[in-house]
Amino acid sequence: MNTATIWRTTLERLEHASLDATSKVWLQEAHLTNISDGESPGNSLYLELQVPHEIAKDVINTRWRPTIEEALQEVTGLPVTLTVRLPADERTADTRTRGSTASFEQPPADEPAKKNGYSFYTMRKPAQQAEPRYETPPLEEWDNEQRANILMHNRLNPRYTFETFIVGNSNRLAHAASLAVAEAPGESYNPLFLYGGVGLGKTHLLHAIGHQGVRTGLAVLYVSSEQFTNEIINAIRYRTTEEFRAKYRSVDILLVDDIQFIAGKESTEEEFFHTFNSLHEMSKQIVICSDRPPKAIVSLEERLRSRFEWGLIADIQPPDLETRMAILRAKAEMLRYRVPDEVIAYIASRVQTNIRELEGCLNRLIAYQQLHRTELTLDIARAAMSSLDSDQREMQLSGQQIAQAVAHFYHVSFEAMCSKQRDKFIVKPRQVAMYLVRHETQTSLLEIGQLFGGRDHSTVLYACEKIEKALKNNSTLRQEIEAIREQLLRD
Ligand SMILES: Nc1ncnc2c1ncn2[C@@H]1O[C@H](COP(=O)(O)OP(=O)(O)OP(=O)(O)O)[C@@H](O)[C@H]1O
Repeated sequence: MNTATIWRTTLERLEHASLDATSKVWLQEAHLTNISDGESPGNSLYLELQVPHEIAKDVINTRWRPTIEEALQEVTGLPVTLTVRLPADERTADTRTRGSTASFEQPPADEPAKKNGYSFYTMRKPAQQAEPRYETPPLEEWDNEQRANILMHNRLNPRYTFETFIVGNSNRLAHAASLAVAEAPGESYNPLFLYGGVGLGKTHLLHAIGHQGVRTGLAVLYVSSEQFTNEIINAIRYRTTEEFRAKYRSVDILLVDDIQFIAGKESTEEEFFHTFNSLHEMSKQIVICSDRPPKAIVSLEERLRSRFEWGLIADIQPPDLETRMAILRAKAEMLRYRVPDEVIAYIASRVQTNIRELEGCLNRLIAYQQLHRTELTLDIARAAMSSLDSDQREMQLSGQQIAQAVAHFYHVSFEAMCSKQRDKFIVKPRQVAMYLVRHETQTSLLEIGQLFGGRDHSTVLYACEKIEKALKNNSTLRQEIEAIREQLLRD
């Protein structure tokens, strides 16, 4: 089987895969052009797919490569490693990997290069100068809006816009700052760093900025730090770091969610640092979200932390009752569901810290009411919520679990927290853990003291009071405790 046949058969298979129509068209125009012997271990095949232009490369590389590799594997019966390339990439890629230029040529019909029974186009030294076979327009020449749409590739949730975001005291600053950067990206606050507890609207605001950017024809890229990390790993693995960099450095607005997860991942931090610098130098907008302020992201490199603090840091606090009610009303309206005011007030008074949970309660209530085919009254709401409460009671946390979570958060051991050590970096986690156990469980002061290495109940009381007092004016501590709580709920 030659590469043309393999590719034709693979395309037939891909017809039934969940690829979008545009990508399928690009794949029809693509060529499977090369295998380089000895580059891949064992029996695996090392193939290159030449795609028509930069955008196709970007999308196929980031979204569809594993699917295509799988299909190729089914067709060839061998594990496949695929590199997606532009025809114009040949020279740079080859220089990078082999230190010499080469072009892809079809071998004469009588001497096909063979590997495991397959014949492929082979790598040849160029006779003279290797000219790119066909020109592709540079990224900048692409129509911006088209580029933006493709780059974000359905990653923005259409529901998360400024229009659907309810503003209250708890999120006013974050909302105003987001609006300002959406209206004048790169000009007002750069970077904008949004932080707050789980389910308080950080992602919603990021997407809202993204939508506005796309509307004004800018290239917007939204990624979670997890996706960013995965892309780096893949780029290193497939030696496509230049493409990775080109992609990230060509955007007008970069939106990064949950940045706290890059802390401690050395090469991700390194790459993000350079991405940040080049975008910032070009006055491109960067917006970052986290569950805590930069200072509280333990083990984040100092140079990154200080950059995060360059622009504006805006927090989002849990919404007050009025805002919670306004959010519920808006959600009910969106679902075209009439919910009496007293029911809205009731739900809003029950769920205080997480808007996702607030929405969940409303959905649950609607489902409960439809199931029982009754009118939505306060009594029905109470009944639905009490069944929810009993679910939650079953998930009660133990003091030990809480202490472990605190130890993990502050990077100390549980044993150290139970020891006699009085160093500051142990005392704080110990006191936070005591405070949380006291507030999240029914454990008595005496029992908490025993849990932490047989301490006196007055020590526990002192720790709880100290943390309570500190929480009044120490927003970093508030965020840390909120983050630990949320982590516990997630686990
Ligand atoms: N002010 C608001 N107005 C309307 N809806 C909101 C508001 N804040 C949050 N929401 C809704 O609450 C849900 C959770 O919000 P979002 O995902 O943005 O939270 P988050 O802070 O990013 O949480 P996480 O830390 O878990 O990622 C979403 O459905 C969002 O639309």
